[in-house]
Amino acid sequence: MAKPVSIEVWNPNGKYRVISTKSMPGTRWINLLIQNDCRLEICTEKKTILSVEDIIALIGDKCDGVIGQLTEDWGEELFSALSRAGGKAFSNMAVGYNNVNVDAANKYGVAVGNTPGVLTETTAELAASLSLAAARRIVEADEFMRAGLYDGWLPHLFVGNLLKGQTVGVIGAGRIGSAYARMMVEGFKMNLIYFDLYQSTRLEKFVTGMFLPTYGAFLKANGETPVTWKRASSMDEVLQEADIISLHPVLDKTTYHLVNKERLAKMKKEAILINCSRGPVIDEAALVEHLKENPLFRVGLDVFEDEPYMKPGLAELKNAIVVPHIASASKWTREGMATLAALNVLGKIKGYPVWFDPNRVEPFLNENAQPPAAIPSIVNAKALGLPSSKL
Ligand SMILES: NC(=O)c1ccc[n+]([C@@H]2O[C@H](COP(=O)([O-])OP(=O)(O)OC[C@H]3O[C@@H](n4cnc5c(N)ncnc54)[C@H](O)[C@@H]3O)[C@@H](O)[C@H]2O)c1
Ligand SMILES: O=C(O)[C@H](O)CO
Repeated sequence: MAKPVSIEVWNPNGKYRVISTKSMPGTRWINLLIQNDCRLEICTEKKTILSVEDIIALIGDKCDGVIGQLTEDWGEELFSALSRAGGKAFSNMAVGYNNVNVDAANKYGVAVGNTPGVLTETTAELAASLSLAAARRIVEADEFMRAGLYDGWLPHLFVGNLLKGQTVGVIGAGRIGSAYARMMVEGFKMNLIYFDLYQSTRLEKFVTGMFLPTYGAFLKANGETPVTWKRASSMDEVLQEADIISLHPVLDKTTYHLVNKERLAKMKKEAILINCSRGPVIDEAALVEHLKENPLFRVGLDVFEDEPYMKPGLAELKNAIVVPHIASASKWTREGMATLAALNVLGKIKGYPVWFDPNRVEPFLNENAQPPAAIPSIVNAKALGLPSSKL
């Protein structure tokens, strides 16, 4: 018998029972659910990561939909429990869904939602922050100040890397990778090289059409060197040429340990590596060894291979900056993620069609208007044969 799990209940007489495994920022998501006849139960357990058993206890005998978190293991057991309870809707409060076994969801006919777009700029800004912090050794310098070690300006004190004129490499130039690339090119006049399995028209449109010709002319007129860009034909080309490399692919079989010992060895000795995607994209044990052997190589990590843990040795290294998976943590974004996750579940319960473009979810985020009668983003819509909304 599973232990009962503590909950907070909203709109107890609502027709549809919806569970949120965590409290989420903002109140719009709560209001949208209760205004649409949902009884909302929010798990208030103190522990951060719920087990499969905890979530089965939350689902109970009747449950129409669940909003879950990327820390949870959504596989066969949970989807069969949800299906037994009559539920056909699940949404991660995240764009990444590597914690979800989509085949198992398909088997039980459960729609799987995610939250694209609303976190693109916020996540790219954190990658840019880590890039600057690593290049200019901000965390080390902060620790030095607080330790009372500063006794006057010195020519060699915390000398780092200048970004202007260097090359930024982006691996995985989707929504977030492209936004980060734009920030680094536009903001710091860096040259760009990117690698993705597909041509990133989103990024190329920006650099070729809207930005670089006029910006290049402007720089030239001011006696500066115009920035350049290219799509690499292999990931190794990026590793060899770039001074800063930021990882933004999805985590799947093709990207597990994408950056390993051999690939680290291909990077410049003074390169900077940023990871705001998923921890297992880097072989973290190999990274620790590389950082030890190459003190001028620096990393900025938001995600870790065995979250919430770090591989032994990482925490002691001065050339590593580590933050606890906060890349999407701006108020606007987290409230928007909660809204999209709730609307994914609500829309499926209501039988709405799936929104025509998961890259354009703004209409769902307008607080002054009713959201469209559509489901913002369902990753297995095709497999389940769900109808799509037209504009
Ligand atoms: N740290 C955080 O808090 C945080 C926040 C948001 C997203 N993320 C992670 O970032 C990922 C990307 O999000 P997005 O919205 O930009 O997704 P996206 O789908 O727009 O972009 C992912 C890109 O990765 C590319 N890709 C896939 N396999 C590849 C490979 N083997 N080599 C090179 N490129 C490859 C895809 O073609 C795509 O362009 C998410 O899946 C999530 O895991 C993390
Ligand atoms: O995939 C995601 O959305 C993040 O990791 C959480 O913001």
